[in-house]
Amino acid sequence: MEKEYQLLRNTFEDAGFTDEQIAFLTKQWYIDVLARIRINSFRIELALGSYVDILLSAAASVDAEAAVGNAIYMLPSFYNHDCDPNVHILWIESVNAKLKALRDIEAGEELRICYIDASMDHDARQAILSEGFGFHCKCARCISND
Ligand SMILES: C[S@@+](CC[C@H](N)C(=O)[O-])C[C@H]1O[C@@H](n2cnc3c(N)ncnc32)[C@H](O)[C@@H]1O
Repeated sequence: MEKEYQLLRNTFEDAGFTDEQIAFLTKQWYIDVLARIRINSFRIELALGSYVDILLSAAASVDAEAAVGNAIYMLPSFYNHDCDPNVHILWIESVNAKLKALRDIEAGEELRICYIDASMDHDARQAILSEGFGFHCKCARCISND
């Protein structure tokens, strides 16, 4: 982290920015940006199978080796988490994020995705969401202690 921060700072300095112009570029600012990227980014894993197969199945099967990178998407990065989500984000053949409904969704119902492996028990899910994402999950499934 130290090395990358210094590299970024040097790049600004080499480009002729003054100390005053890069006063915002503190180590704390850099750590905050990295944390925001980490919490809001998606690991892109290309789904296997034909487009039709994937749309028909409840969730796409994903090839762990097919991870092609991480990205932040303007809209999906705003989706809240649910341990019993009504939509699932998947990638078919490209890095364009697609949203798949996992059940019928009422007009006006909030779309919620699952940030973690939902098959874990209540305490394990809460621990991961708290340590990895910094919040206590208040979804209906957690409230019912499932
Ligand atoms: C990627 S943001 C989602 C959008 C966010 N709600 C907003 O208004 O910008 C993730 C944050 O939303 C909140 N959040 C998402 N799902 C939640 C849940 N199931 N229970 C409690 N807080 C949740 C947490 O504060 C979490 O850090």
